[in-house]
Amino acid sequence: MKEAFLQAIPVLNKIESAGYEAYFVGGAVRDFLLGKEIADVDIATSATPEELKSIFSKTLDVGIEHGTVVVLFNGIPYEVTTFRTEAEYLDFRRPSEVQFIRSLEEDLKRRDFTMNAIAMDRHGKFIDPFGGKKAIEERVIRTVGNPDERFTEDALRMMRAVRFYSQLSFEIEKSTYEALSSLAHLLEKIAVERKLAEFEKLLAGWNRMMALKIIGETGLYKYLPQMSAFQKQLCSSANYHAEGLTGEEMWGLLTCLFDIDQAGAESFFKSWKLPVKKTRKILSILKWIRYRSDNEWDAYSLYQAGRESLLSAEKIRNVLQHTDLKRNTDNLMELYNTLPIKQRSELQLTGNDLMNWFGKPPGAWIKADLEKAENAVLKGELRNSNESIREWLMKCNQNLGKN
Ligand SMILES: Nc1ccn([C@@H]2O[C@H](COP(=O)(O)OP(=O)(O)OP(=O)(O)O)[C@@H](O)[C@H]2O)c(=O)n1
Repeated sequence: MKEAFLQAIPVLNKIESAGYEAYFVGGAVRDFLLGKEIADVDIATSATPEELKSIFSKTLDVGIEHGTVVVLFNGIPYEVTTFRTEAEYLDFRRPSEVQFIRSLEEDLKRRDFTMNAIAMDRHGKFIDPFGGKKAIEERVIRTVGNPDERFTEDALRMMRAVRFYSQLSFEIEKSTYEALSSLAHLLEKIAVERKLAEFEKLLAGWNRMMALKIIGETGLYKYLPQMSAFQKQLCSSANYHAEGLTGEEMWGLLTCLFDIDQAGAESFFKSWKLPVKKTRKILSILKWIRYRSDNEWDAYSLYQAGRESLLSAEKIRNVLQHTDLKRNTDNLMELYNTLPIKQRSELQLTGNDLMNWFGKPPGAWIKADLEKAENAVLKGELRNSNESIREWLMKCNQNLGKN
């Protein structure tokens, strides 16, 4: 058993000693069977939240109405959730009422996919009533029972299906896939924040370009922010190979594939509720992609873009043009590395220097002189030393006086 499980066994032992059942469940068990790294270990139990709180001295009520209590054990937080069935899903998002139950199998039955409906006890024995292990072996994403029911219970599960497809490169089983198409409209009711969380995981997956194609083919795209006009582009996204792109670069690539301008991209990211900082970063990358469609890089543009944005812009351009990333970026980095300065702070000149040298009050001239010197240094016309810059600026100003 993996370290993460071994560390948590005393938690199971404690619950069992108090007379209840407790198992590892969900993503950790799935990832363990897949031989992947395990992030968080989740526990399901027959004990109610109140019973859990009497067993453990340190607990936090994070989602007690859904039956989840965080147990702090040896400084590690564990989400422990009481076995439950959701009575009825009135709004396709949240159960109208959570019913705590004492049966593990009933709990597993209400989970989304068979690979996510496997429990493991403290001895490492699997409880797998819906063939989750087989699905993992066969590399199939299949809902537990009727897909219509599972997706109607929580429409976000449709996004989850495609994000697991992206992360795991499993097939989506036929009836599960068909339900994605027939029930896509239910996604409309889901909060953007929840869609975003799944979509970002999708964008980070190995099989992401194929996953985008599925988003297009199934009709899910119609219910994702500002995507309704881009079915064609989504369906042909599998023609592009986006290996090595970061999440931000993937968002940039998407807006390039959709051919939306800078203002359109800003509104697109806003509709997805992307954080402002991230949006700014992507917009900067897009700005340099646009620049590059009409210009070659020169010292000044390389400097202005900065290492990160210029590399990202080139990476995306390479994907769009199906060109060899390494050859292009190697040359570019060579050029970038020859820049005499990489940022303004490296320029051996400050606004205070300028005021001291020329005895003038602050004003727009300072910015102009700084830029003038910066440009000359970048072009290799001027050495980046405070003394050389002073002499050079004095001379420039004298010449200006003459004219
Ligand atoms: N809409 C959902 C969300 C979650 N689950 C169940 O709750 C478990 C935990 O969900 P979550 O932590 O959101 O996802 P993981 O499957 O753990 O995947 P990951 O850790 O990769 O996000 C899932 O495995 C699944 O059994 C579900 O049935 N329906």
